Amino acid sequence: MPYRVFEEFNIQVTDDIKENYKSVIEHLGEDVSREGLVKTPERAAKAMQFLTSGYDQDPGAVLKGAMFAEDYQDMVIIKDIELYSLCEHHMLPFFGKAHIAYIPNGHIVGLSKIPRIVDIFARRLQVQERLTHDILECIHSTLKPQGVAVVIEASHMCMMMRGVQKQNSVTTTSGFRGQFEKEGTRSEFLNLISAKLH
Ligand SMILES: Nc1nc2c(ncn2[C@@H]2O[C@H](COP(=O)(O)OP(=O)(O)OP(=O)(O)O)[C@@H](O)[C@H]2O)c(=O)[nH]1
Ligand SMILES: [Zn+2]
Repeated sequence: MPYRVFEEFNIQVTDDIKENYKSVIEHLGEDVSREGLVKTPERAAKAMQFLTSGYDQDPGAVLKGAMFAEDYQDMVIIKDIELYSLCEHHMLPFFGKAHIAYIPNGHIVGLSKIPRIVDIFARRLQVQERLTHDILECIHSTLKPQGVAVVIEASHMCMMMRGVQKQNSVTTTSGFRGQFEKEGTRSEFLNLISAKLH
């Protein structure tokens, strides 16, 4: 199945994760049987399964499911796609925006499929660099466009709430293939994602 609405949880997996969360909460010095916490291990188990639900979804199939033959040879940009992921080092959220462009090569793709694949790759344990490349390579290999560009700007909770505790730093990662490796095309894309047109 290329993607799904996350409604059904595997009972055995949920139960196993729940038992582990009970132990984590107890180790943190809390009483897992008090009213506010009694359902927390199960809620947390379900939340984590949702936040990592990208593993069993096929991003290539999502794109392939909505490719349409079209003779449009110019840049298509979808910018300000919000994303939420989990850093694989601390399992804390990082979040921000993705800006994605491609230049079609005989086929366009259904617009919603681009944010869908962002979510599929983001809902895994990630680093921002790999997330950027996963999206780039998926579009490059599936749609085979004349070029593809991905920019991600994100804030990492592991650098904000703990550790170095920097509240305002933003990490930018980018990847370019095909036509976007040329200075002119890349500049046009970067100018358009920086512009305030609305
Ligand atoms: N490159 C990269 N690093 C990340 C990302 N998310 C978290 N990190 C970093 O992963 C690193 C893990 O470093 P460690 O020294 O093993 O972990 P730590 O002792 O918790 O490090 P501090 O966060 O500096 O306290 C940290 O520097 C994090 O900032 C990411 O998406 N990309
Ligand atoms: Zn981290």
